[in-house]
Amino acid sequence: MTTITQPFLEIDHVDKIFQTNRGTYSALKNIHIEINKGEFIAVIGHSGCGKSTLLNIVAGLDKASAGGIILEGKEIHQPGPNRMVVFQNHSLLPWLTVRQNIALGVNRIFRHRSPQERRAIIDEYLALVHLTAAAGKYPHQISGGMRQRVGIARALALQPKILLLDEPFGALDALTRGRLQEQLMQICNTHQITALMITHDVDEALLLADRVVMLTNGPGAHIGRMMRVELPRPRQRMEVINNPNYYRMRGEIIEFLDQQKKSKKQQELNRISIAISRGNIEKVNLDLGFIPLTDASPLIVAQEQKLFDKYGLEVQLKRQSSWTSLAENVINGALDGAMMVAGMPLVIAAEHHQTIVTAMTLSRNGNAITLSNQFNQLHTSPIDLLREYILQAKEKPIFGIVHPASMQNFLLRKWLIKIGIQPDIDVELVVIPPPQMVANLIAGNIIGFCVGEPWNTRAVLDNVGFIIATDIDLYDGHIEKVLGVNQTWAEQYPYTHLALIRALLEACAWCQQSANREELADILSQPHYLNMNSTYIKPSLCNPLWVTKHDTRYLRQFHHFLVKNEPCITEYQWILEQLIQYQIIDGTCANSQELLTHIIRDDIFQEAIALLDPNCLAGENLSEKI
Ligand SMILES: Nc1ncnc2c1ncn2[C@@H]1O[C@H](COP(=O)(O)OP(=O)(O)OP(=O)(O)O)[C@@H](O)[C@H]1O
Repeated sequence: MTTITQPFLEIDHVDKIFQTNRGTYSALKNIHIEINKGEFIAVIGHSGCGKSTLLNIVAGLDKASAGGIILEGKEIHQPGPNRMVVFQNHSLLPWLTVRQNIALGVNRIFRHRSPQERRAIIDEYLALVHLTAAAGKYPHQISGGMRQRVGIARALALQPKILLLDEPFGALDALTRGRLQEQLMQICNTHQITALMITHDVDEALLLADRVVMLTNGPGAHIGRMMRVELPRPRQRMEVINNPNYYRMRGEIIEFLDQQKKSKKQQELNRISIAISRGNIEKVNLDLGFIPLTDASPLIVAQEQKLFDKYGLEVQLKRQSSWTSLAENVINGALDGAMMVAGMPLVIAAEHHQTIVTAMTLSRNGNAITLSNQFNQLHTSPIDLLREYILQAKEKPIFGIVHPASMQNFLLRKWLIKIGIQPDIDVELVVIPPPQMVANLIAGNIIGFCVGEPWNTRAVLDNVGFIIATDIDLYDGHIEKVLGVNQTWAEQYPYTHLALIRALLEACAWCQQSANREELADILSQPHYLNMNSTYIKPSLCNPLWVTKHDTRYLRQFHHFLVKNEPCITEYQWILEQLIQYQIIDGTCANSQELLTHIIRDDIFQEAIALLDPNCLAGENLSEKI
């Protein structure tokens, strides 16, 4: 006679398909695991692969779309005390003590037993998890680790056939987690408990499990590998770590997870290219604003190198006459987005109560302070001449800045203070659009300015001004231009936004390479962009050589395009401080910190980067540069 041995618990070719707003989503495909009595199974896989879905189906909290769960030969369809779940968030009832929380299930399941017997069960499991002394306390009076132990005791007290653990220690600190893992291992060994545990933690899986089930990423997650943990029991953490098999097994699991990560990234790439090819980009035709400046390069290069096209966008670049009109056009929706001085979104929020989102930095540095040639005399310090002029002037002399929220405003103020001149008291700072700076210097309306390139070089080569300081001297690496779009636009067109960022990042990579700089200057010089001879544009892009009567300096990398493009909250905090300090925005009324979290969307940048093929940033080290 042959005896048919059947597994204690069988997860029998389970499929799970969810109905979603967009149709159906296949979460699990053909999951088949046979579990023996007393066996401990760990399920590991990346976030969202379907681990909790599987556990819920075994618990009877959810139904399989195909296949089923068979416990001791009987198919199960609903939750029951023979399968208890311990969740990551213990889910204790806050108004009950530790004892009462455990008693709740015990009194219900063992209602046929006497109160003394039920009390004995509760005492036994309280002791098992070392919580006898805390029995009278409420959940808020005990630590996270203790609460998790109550959760385990509450589940075990019902003497289930299977213990289901959904990342039970995920929320705990490493020390507590380690202690609880050991306690759980001891309890399971002593009481021969059959357990199915979900975890993200490779070491936890190897310490506790007899077998590790590795799930592939969804959709249609299936068992990618199943590994028997060849480590003797009872296990001690140190012995486990020192076992020669340990690192081999650990390496295998990590390799599997890495492979899954790579294929997930590839899936994402495929998803976006499918979205593009299907025309799923919500808005294809975009009008983007720029100011004729060298740091408009990423926008102009994305256009000229057909990078917008590559990401499914049809862009028209719209030259703007001033920063003010550019801001107005983004606010009123005439532009889909624009390059902006970094502080502009903060000022727009304060003045117009509109949220402009920035998910990407376009450039760093690229500014200089230029003085009128009247201060460029041999044998006399230009700063002494400037000071003397300002002291003797009947009317306050004027310096040009491009926007109150611009870095040029902050840098000029700091430089003036450093040389003993009080902005607003000794000199006036007036907003002038960048292309009009040199004309105003020639006309004598201003004695100097702080502006982006090529307008400083233009003043030098036209022999009307000289550069007294660059922002490499004043604040090397500062944030300069950012991509700004309306918040409602970003919410309405998320794929378009991601495509735009990716195209611009590729353009930044192109602009960053020194080999492309001469060509870049030629591109920028065209009539519909900067409309000037490239001799004015080249010096600051290609090893600029600044010559004044006083010194000759050789500067490299005056413009940065592919460096830290991810927006960073601390940089904006600094800008915010400047805006408040110079009373450009009212620091008392604006809920400024909260504002920052709405404006700075590094999460969107991360999403764009996650989908970006690193090869697109040819010749640049992505992780170092960004
Ligand atoms: N009720 C539902 N309706 C539609 N889709 C769902 C539903 N529940 C889960 N999903 C999807 O099924 C997939 C698996 O989800 P599940 O929560 O099981 O993953 P997980 O591996 O446990 O993730 P994590 O480790 O982050 O907890 C996910 O893509 C999820 O979005």
